[in-house]
This record gives sequence, structure tokens and C-alpha cells, in this order.
Amino acid sequence: MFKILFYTPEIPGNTGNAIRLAAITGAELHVVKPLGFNFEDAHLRRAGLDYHDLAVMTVHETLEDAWAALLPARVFAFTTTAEKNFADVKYREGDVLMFGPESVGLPAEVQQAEQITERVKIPMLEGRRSLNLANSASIAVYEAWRQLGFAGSTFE
Ligand SMILES: C[S@@+](CC[C@H](N)C(=O)[O-])C[C@H]1O[C@@H](n2cnc3c(N)ncnc32)[C@H](O)[C@@H]1O
Repeated sequence: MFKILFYTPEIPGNTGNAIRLAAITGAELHVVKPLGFNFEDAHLRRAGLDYHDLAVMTVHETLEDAWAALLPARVFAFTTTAEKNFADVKYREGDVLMFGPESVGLPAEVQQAEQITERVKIPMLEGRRSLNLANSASIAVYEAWRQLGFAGSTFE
């Protein structure tokens, strides 16, 4: 399945939603510190509901630790500044879908890192700033999973 990579997320409810997304789809969730919350946060637990035990989640101390655990793999950096439509990628099993923190998005140096295969954008109307982090991850995982015929799901 796919790997969701949240770089330094700040808002607990978004990571809680991603935990639920991971449990529902089988995608792994990888989270890079520092985090803007702790895992006991009520908002995170509420958003993740009772799915925490069903999700595979790893917390990495640094981005280097995350690369060591995830690579080799293709890494797609989701950013509002990309030119390429995320839906034009032909996703493969094991791809990493990477997202930035809520306030500032992925820093330029991370977007330009050698580990990044391609920067991609989810379409928006002209003049709109960005989607919510958890919504972005859901859209990305479901498009990638759709391309794989929803492998492993009840509709396979
Ligand atoms: C709330 S957004 C960050 C907003 C930040 N001000 C920016 O412009 O990047 C959090 C994350 O969601 C993802 N995201 C939101 N909208 C997106 C879009 N239209 N295309 C690709 N990624 C998006 C990105 O990974 C982003 O770092």
C-alpha cells in the first residue's frame, strides 16, 4: 500500500483524521517531529475515533530518520506551488505521499531535497490558497488507491 508522510504536523485533529484514513485504507502513516501536539490530545483521539489500533503509524524524530525507513521509494511532495496535477501521476504500490505542516506547507529546502521524486498539486479554483491537510491526504490516497483498483478493499 501507500505511505502517507506528514512533515511536522501542527493540528491534532488532522493527524487524528489521517490515523483513521490509514486504518480504513491500509496506507501506513509516517509522522516527522516536531509535532504541534501529543498523542494523548483529545482532538487527535476524537478524530481518530477507535481506529488507532487498526492503523500502522510510525513517528520519526527527524526527516533523515523517515528517509532511512521509507527509501528506496518514489516520494511525491504535495504542495500548492507545484505545476503538475497529482492525478496525472501513475501511482505504484509503496509510493510515499508527503504533506507539509498546516501553517506554512512544505519548506522549500524539503521540496527540493534529492529524495523528492516529483512535486504535485491537487487542483483548486483560481485564487484559493489551499485545502486542509487531512483532506489533501484523503484525496491523494484515494486517487492513488483508485488507480490500483482499490486493491484489498470490499470492491476489489
Ligand atoms: C493547509 S496546507 C498548507 C498551507 C500553506 N499555507 C501552503 O500554502 O502550503 C497543508 C498541506 O496540505 C497540502 N495541500 C493543501 N492544499 C493542497 C493542494 N491544492 N495541492 C497539493 N497539496 C495541498 C500540502 O501538503 C500542504 O503542505
